[in-house]
Amino acid sequence: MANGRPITTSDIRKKKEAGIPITMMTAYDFPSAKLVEEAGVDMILVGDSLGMVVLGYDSTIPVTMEDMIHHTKAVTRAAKKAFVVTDLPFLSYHGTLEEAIKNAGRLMQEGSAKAVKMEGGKELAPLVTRCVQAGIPVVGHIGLTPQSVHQLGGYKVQGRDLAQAERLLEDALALQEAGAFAIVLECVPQEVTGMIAKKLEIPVIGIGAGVTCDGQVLVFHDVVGYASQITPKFVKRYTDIGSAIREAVAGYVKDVEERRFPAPEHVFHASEDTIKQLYGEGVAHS
Ligand SMILES: Nc1nc(=O)c2c([nH]1)NC[C@@H]1CN(c3ccc(C(=O)N[C@@H](CCC(=O)O)C(=O)O)cc3)CN21
Ligand SMILES: CC(C)C(=O)C(=O)O
Ligand SMILES: [Mg+2]
Repeated sequence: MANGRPITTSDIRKKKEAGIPITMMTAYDFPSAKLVEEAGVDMILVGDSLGMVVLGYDSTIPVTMEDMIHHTKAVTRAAKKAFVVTDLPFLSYHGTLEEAIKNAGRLMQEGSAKAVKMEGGKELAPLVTRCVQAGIPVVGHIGLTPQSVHQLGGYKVQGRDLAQAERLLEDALALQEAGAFAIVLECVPQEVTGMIAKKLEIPVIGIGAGVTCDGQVLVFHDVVGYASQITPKFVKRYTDIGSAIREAVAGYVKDVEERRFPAPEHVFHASEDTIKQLYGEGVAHS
């Protein structure tokens, strides 16, 4: 990995060539982006999963461009080295090409993202090409595409049969041909992932797609156990920060109720003179 300097698309491509796994994780705010970067991830994804994870919606469909820009700004203020990718939200890239390019550009100009991610296959090829022509690096996203949850009938594994697997490969190749520099492959059988990653020159970053790809991405809140509403089967939780937070806050509540907080070291004092004037000579104060 690049030491000190910011990670670039060519660093990411080189990792695939060298057979070194690419690490990606979501972050949606300043402190988590700082921690995720300090932990050494190559890429931070400001995912539209933020709608479910930090805004409490039950899908990613309500997420707006304004939401994505707001959170991307917070993340890019913290991330000095990790390569920040932001999701284009639902319907922000399905009108005219001009409208889609404008939205992708806003994530970069206003949010300072270094690339955009979009859900879909070969039908996006013209848009990917236009973005790349305009200097906007693009990450594709195929397999389980959560913005289509109501069309897919739930958050289900994709590409189980041969026809579906071949369709995924066609989509991946079309995105690569159009100029995408990487692809996220979500919730796909590992054997299908391996076939696609082998046929593509660009990195394939998997989530619920097994080990046979060039990198992995997970949702930060799932990894640290921070009150995530849903925990897909493919998640590995490394700590239970939710319990640590609940215990800490319960300790505060108890301390306040039992008058143990604030303690003397948390208290400011007025000067003796001011105290005399406030309370009068000889009047006890506390
Ligand atoms: N917290 C969180 N983590 C995520 O990874 C995530 C989100 N939210 N929100 C947006 C999408 C939705 N995702 C999901 C959600 C659920 C499953 C899930 O439960 N899948 C079933 C598989 C069902 C089948 O066999 O087809 C599972 O058991 O894992 C998968 C991906 C991934 N994304
Ligand atoms: C789960 C990843 C790939 C994503 O798209 C998101 O976090 O929105
Ligand atoms: Mg997303």
